[in-house]
Amino acid sequence: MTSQAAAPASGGPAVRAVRVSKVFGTGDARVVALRDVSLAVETGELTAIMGPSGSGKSTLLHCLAGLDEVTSGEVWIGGTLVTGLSDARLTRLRRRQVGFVFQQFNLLPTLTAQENILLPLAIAGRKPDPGWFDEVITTMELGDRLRHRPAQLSGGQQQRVACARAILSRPDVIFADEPTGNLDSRAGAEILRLLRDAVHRQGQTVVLVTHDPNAAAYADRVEFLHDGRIVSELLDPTAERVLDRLGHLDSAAPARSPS
Ligand SMILES: Nc1ncnc2c1ncn2[C@@H]1O[C@H](COP(=O)(O)OP(=O)(O)OP(=O)(O)O)[C@@H](O)[C@H]1O
Repeated sequence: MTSQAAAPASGGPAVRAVRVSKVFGTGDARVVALRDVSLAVETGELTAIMGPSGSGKSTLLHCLAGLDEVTSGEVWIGGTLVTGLSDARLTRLRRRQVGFVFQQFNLLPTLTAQENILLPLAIAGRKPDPGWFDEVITTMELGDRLRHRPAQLSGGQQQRVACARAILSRPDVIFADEPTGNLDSRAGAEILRLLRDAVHRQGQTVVLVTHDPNAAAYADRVEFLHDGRIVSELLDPTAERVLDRLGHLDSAAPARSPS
């Protein structure tokens, strides 16, 4: 495998996993978290990853985002083969091409909302395009909160700051790991609506890990994991269809091969 391997044509998927496996530990502690997973995350779509607890959702997200090394297989972000990149190139890739939204918001408490939003660009030595900054702030409905520190903001507002921070650099893809996990249902729905707007109005690509069928219903497509494999896909989901599909995952899963 070399970094000269054929890159996907432009306009192709924003992220690809090609036969990705991930094994943690050895001997008695060996856990196969991902088994031969192939997946294309379409550009300009909101893709949700669902599955039972322990099915490999967070591991897949971490591998796709270059936060965790795969044991075998390849991960591509845009035209870049992530697998095998040096730490320095991985850091650069994460800064330039990837945005993150986590359950725990991950804002710096001593910085204002605006400073938090601008921090990744500042670290990368880049200045925001003022028009785009205004558009992101308007989309995330943060115009009157920019001078507040995280402790002065509600959970939903803090997560909107985290979303604005992720969107501002126009990354190839935003990875959101249970972004509504710490929010009440109204604030959670607001975040999902805003993320979906960023996808459909601004062409942002988002990968969302969730265990909530109501959250997955905001997606354009849902990929279902079971025991480390992608076993099913649903387009234009509704919460009812997601719930129904989750209930049938056991029967959809292929027979487990020895690990
Ligand atoms: N760092 C690690 N070391 C060892 N095993 C791990 C590690 N991370 C995850 N695993 C194991 O890999 C499997 C998949 O875990 P993962 O966290 O990806 O599942 P998940 O679907 O995100 O679960 P949940 O919905 O409960 O968060 C599990 O069996 C888990 O115990």
